[in-house]
Formats: sequence, structure tokens, C-alpha cells
Amino acid sequence: MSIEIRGLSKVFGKKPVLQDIDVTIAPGQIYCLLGKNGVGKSTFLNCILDLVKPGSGSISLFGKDYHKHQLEVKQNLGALCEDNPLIEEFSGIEYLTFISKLYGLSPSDAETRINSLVNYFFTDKESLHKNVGGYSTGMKKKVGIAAAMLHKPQVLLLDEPFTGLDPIAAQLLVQLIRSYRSPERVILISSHDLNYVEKIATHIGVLNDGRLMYNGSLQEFTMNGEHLIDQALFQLLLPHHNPETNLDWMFS
Ligand SMILES: Nc1ncnc2c1ncn2[C@@H]1O[C@H](COP(=O)(O)OP(=O)(O)OP(=O)(O)O)[C@@H](O)[C@H]1O
Repeated sequence: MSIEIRGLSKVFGKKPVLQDIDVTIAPGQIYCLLGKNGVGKSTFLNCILDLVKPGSGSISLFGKDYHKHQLEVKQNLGALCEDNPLIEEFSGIEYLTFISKLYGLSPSDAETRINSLVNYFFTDKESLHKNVGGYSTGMKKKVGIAAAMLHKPQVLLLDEPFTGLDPIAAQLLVQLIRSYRSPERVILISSHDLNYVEKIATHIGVLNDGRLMYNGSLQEFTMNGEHLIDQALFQLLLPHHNPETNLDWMFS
């Protein structure tokens, strides 16, 4: 049931973004991928989603080679992409209904699941009957997350799920992700929101210079809670940073 990645590399132009990455993300884990802007987190997720073609390497999900068993793998995969593409001319309800049909849910199952997700995430349910094109960033994000989870995928990938959510919605998402975790499911999340990462992660991966600079448990990362997660990340990525460099002109 795991995600197995071996020798994954990707070059854009002349820039190596991912270099020979090996990682296994096991069932039951909530694996949070961290790293500076532009380091390749979305590229990594998009390779798993088959949205970006890797230069080399192999990806298998639940023991099945992605390319040999595309349909079976994709049926068990749910994803929120960073750009969260929705169909702007549909209402939120129409969009979720459309997604439920793509995954072959029966109309009654679809209705039950959509209603419960809508009740969970949206206080203003009226707006879900208006076109998605007029939604705020956070509302679109909630629709995207609901769409990713409607079919109860075994592998859930969420790229920056907290960005744009208000603190209430973000906390609801924290609870939802925690409850969704099970020994049969793998959850992989890319995020800069360390407060929320700290609440959900079982495992952490830190991408830097194309490689996984850290890959292990959250506990180990924070040295059993001795460090806050942001301190641990800062220490790992910028151990020699001098905050006093050359900004005197701004503060005088
Ligand atoms: N389609 C593309 N063509 C060319 N370069 C790309 C493409 N997609 C991404 N890149 C480059 O690959 C690098 C990694 O981008 P990516 O979006 O994966 O980073 P990220 O870690 O998700 O960044 P952020 O935290 O800012 O969202 C960046 O330098 C980006 O400019």
C-alpha cells in the first residue's frame, strides 16, 4: 500500500530539480514534505500524479507500477494540486457531482458524501450553488480538497492544502486529515504551514538541492520535541544565516 520511489530525477531545462530520490512512504504515515520555495516539492508530487514526466526513476503505488496499471492506480489516488484546477462554469455542487461520477460513485453515495463534506467545511452553503469562478481562494481550496477525498482514496496527495484557508477551515482540515489516517492509507502533503504540519505529520521529508536532506519521523526531526519544527527546519537549511547582513539601510 506504500508509495515507493526509486532514483527519481527531473531536470527542467538545465536545472536539476530532483536528483536520484529514493523514498518509501508507508501506510499509516502522514508524510509532510517541506523545503524552500522553488525546491521541487510540487514537481515531486506532480511526478507521482503523472502530471510531470520524470527524467528517470520509478514510482510504484501499492506495489503497482504506475505506468503499467494507470487506471487502477489513479482510481485509488486523490489529489489537490497546487494550482487547484476546477471547472469555473460549474457550481461547487455541480463540480463535486461531476467528480463523483468520474469515480463511479452511485448518485445516492455521491449525494451523501457531498452533503456531509459541504456541511463540514462550508457555513455559507448557498454559495455552493453559484459558479466556482466567483469563489474566493479559500472556497476554491475547500472544493478542491472535498473533490480529492470524495472517493476515499488510499493515497491522498495534498499540495499546499492550508494556503488560503481561514484558521477555522484550517483547523477543520487538520482534524479531517488526522481522522482520515489509517493503516490502509498513505497521506502525502506539501506545506509551508509548519504550525499545521506539526499537528498532523508523522513523518517529515525536507527537499533541498534536489535531494531529500531529511527523511524520517517528526519526533526525530524535533528531537523528541526539544526543538520546535520551525527551529529544526531553520537549523537544517540555514545553519549559518546571519540576520544582520546588509539591511542597515532599511532600519536607519
Ligand atoms: N513546467 C516547468 N517548466 C520549467 N521549470 C519548472 C516547471 N515547473 C517547475 N519548474 C521549476 O522547477 C523548480 C521547482 O518548482 P516547484 O514548483 O516544484 O517548487 P516548490 O518547492 O513546489 O516551490 P514553492 O514552495 O514555491 O511552491 C523551480 O525552479 C521552478 O521554476
